[in-house]
Amino acid sequence: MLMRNRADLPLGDHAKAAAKLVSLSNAGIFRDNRWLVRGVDLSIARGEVVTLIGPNGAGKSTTAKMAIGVLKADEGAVTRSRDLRIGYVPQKLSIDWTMPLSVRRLMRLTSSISDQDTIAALEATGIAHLADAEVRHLSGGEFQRALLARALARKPDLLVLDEPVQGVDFAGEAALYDLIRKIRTTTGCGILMISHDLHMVMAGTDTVICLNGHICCRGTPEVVSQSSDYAKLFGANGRALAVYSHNHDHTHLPDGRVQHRDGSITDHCHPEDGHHHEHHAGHDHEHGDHKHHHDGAHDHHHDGDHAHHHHGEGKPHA
Ligand SMILES: Nc1ncnc2c1ncn2[C@@H]1O[C@H](COP(=O)(O)OP(=O)(O)OP(=O)(O)O)[C@@H](O)[C@H]1O
Repeated sequence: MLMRNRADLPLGDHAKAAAKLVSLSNAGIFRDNRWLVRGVDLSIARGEVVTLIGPNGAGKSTTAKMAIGVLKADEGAVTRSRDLRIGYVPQKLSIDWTMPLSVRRLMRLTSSISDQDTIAALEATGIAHLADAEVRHLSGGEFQRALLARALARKPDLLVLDEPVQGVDFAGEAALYDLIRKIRTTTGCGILMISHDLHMVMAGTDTVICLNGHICCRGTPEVVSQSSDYAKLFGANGRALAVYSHNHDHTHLPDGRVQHRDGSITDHCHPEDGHHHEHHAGHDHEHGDHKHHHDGAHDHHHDGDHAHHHHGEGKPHA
């Protein structure tokens, strides 16, 4: 269990790490006798949008938490640029819904933000008129905008958005992704985003990383969208087929060994498994030959009726 810090990095890596807001190199989190995620190599530069996609339990939130330092990597290295300001929209928020809470107060729950910055952030996300509204009365889209405003008010260098469109309908989703793109352009911040919906994140993402306990494949949206697997799913029908599933050719067993499709078990993955364990931060490989299957058979719907995706009756998960 080795956690390197900046000072331990080999000389060449210093320059690379410095150009990046955050870099993860072969990073992993070990809990309850298993690796939740392992061998993660990724980095985000200013103005860059990196999107993590993958099935439930793939380790997307865990990876995001590692990137921002909420979780400390048990293996590998995580480096963040000096004085990095992070704005975080978590997947879940602990709020006592029995207490009245205005949007204005939500903005300041965890950090002291001036009234001016509060209003500016609410204006940027289009909900300044809701500053004194009750959070529990907000629509799904308004609530996500309030969370985004809360993150923006910190004037972040890096914005980490864990499923920023949860509980939002289709039109609202498109508008939110537009807003996120606009934020990237106007502020120049880097964005690490988690999404279930490959189709919706396409246009605004520089790199898509598919995670399932490890990095399965990655590439530009162009590379991914031109793949035959992507065409099969999204093809002519676009959003109607925005269902994501991923056929993995191997499974990571709780003890760290790998079970392959033919049933064989090995200590490590095969080179052709689509792994990137051998790569290190700063390598922005684009893989056009990824094994990425969308067949709708194991549907991973993005329709908002997932219990934990649901804003529900004004009560995002407490
Ligand atoms: N603190 C923890 N201790 C033990 N296991 C954990 C912990 N946090 C998360 N897990 C487990 O790690 C795995 C990855 O969780 P994570 O929340 O990162 O997945 P995810 O890809 O974000 O999933 P989802 O799409 O469902 O939000 C899950 O199996 C989860 O149950």
